Amino acid sequence: MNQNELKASVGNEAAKYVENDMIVGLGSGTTVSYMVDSLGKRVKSEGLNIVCISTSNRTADQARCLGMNVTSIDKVGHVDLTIDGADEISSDLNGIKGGGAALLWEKIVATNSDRNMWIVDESKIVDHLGAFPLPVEVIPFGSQHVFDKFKKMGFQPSFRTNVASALVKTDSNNLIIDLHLGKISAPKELAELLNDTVGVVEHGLFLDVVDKVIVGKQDGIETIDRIEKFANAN
Ligand SMILES: O=C[C@H](O)[C@H](O)[C@H](O)COP(=O)(O)O
Repeated sequence: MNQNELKASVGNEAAKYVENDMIVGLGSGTTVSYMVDSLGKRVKSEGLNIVCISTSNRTADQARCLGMNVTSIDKVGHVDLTIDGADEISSDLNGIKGGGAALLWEKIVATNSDRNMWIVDESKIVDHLGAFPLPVEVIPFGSQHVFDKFKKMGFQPSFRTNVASALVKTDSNNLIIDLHLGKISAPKELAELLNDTVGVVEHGLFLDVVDKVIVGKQDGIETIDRIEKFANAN
């Protein structure tokens, strides 16, 4: 199977976890788009009754085109289950997200969700986080100073640009600075440092967030649970 087929396989698998009357968080990215397609089919064919909360304008547009009911995170009290992608997942189930610049809304939806599921192809599973550049969402005002601080700290920052070399703007009209770290040996400390940096809105380290990971592999689908969280829920 090629990478897109692996993404489609986990997208289809994840859509099966959605039940009638759920409030469902829809992640962002190419893997999630397969899940949204699959869920859209269930809504049509089974009359599945769900309310969706989107983590990006792009996913919201896709879901609405498929006839799904998408509303604002502020109109619901909680989210039952959020299904999202990831850029890297380490063996302790921490992740880097934001390769598609959706990390801020993704983290807001994730932290208001009862359960979080990530769907990835096997290339995203790593021993240590950091080979994938860590996205940091920053307010445009003063962003050069944040960039300079990151540079002094040896984080090898780069402002994210699009194919036309224009600065990428997030759905909240902020900018993305990618940190080229190579290996993140102390993710919690780094997360704290970034959280404490004025001008940083959010970063792509998602620590202790995910409850279930579905991995698409050449030899089939693997499901990894964060045991302690599921044990608590029982
Ligand atoms: O900002 C984007 C999100 O964090 C995505 O979920 C992540 O980048 C994975 O995307 P993809 O499934 O396209 O690799």
